[in-house]
Amino acid sequence: MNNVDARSVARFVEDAAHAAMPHRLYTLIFPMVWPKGQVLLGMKKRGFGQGKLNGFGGKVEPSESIEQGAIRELEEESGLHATKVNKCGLLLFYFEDNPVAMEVHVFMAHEYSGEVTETEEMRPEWFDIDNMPFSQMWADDKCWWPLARHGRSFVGRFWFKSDQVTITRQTLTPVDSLEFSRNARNTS
Ligand SMILES: COc1nc(N)nc2c1ncn2[C@H]1C[C@H](O)[C@@H](COP(=O)(O)OP(=O)(O)OP(=O)(O)O)O1
Repeated sequence: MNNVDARSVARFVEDAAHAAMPHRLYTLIFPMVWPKGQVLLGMKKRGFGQGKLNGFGGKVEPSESIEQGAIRELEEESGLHATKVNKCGLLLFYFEDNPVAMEVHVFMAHEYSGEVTETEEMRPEWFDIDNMPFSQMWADDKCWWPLARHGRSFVGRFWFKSDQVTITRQTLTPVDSLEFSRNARNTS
């Protein structure tokens, strides 16, 4: 699947949802500074992914769109209010000991207001987009970040062992567009 259209991306999600297991919706958003080439990551201080550097994000609430969820999570976790975001990725994560897959919608925030602030959940820090701290990030990040960094859109699936480190299988595909309609809701 290369340079696939929006309908193929929708099918990618629906196939996975039907064939595999229930999905829960999440967001993941990365504030960027151009032309300086920096990205804001946060050290997760508690909960899922504790001790890892990541973008900002979390579960999408039933009352909000995925984009609204991304903007809300960014503000809650970093103090920044995004005024312009672009969706760049759709990632499905499967963990061998979890019957519910994670469907993670990835965004870049190019314009925002507010002050970067440490919160109860995240300790934010700016990094060079070409010198990412992959050893402190989720193992999938080094696979798709080069696409995101160059402004490419992508869809991918990663199967993790229960150690949350070892990837046993993966797919990753650059796509032309991620604009597609979606009716799915969180399963819990
Ligand atoms: C498995 O690989 C992952 N890689 C990356 N880069 N990010 C991931 C991976 N798995 C999950 N994530 C992201 C998706 C979300 O942004 C967070 C997890 O959200 P969280 O559990 O923190 O959701 P909240 O709603 O904030 O949780 P609370 O119940 O603690 O409020 O990690």
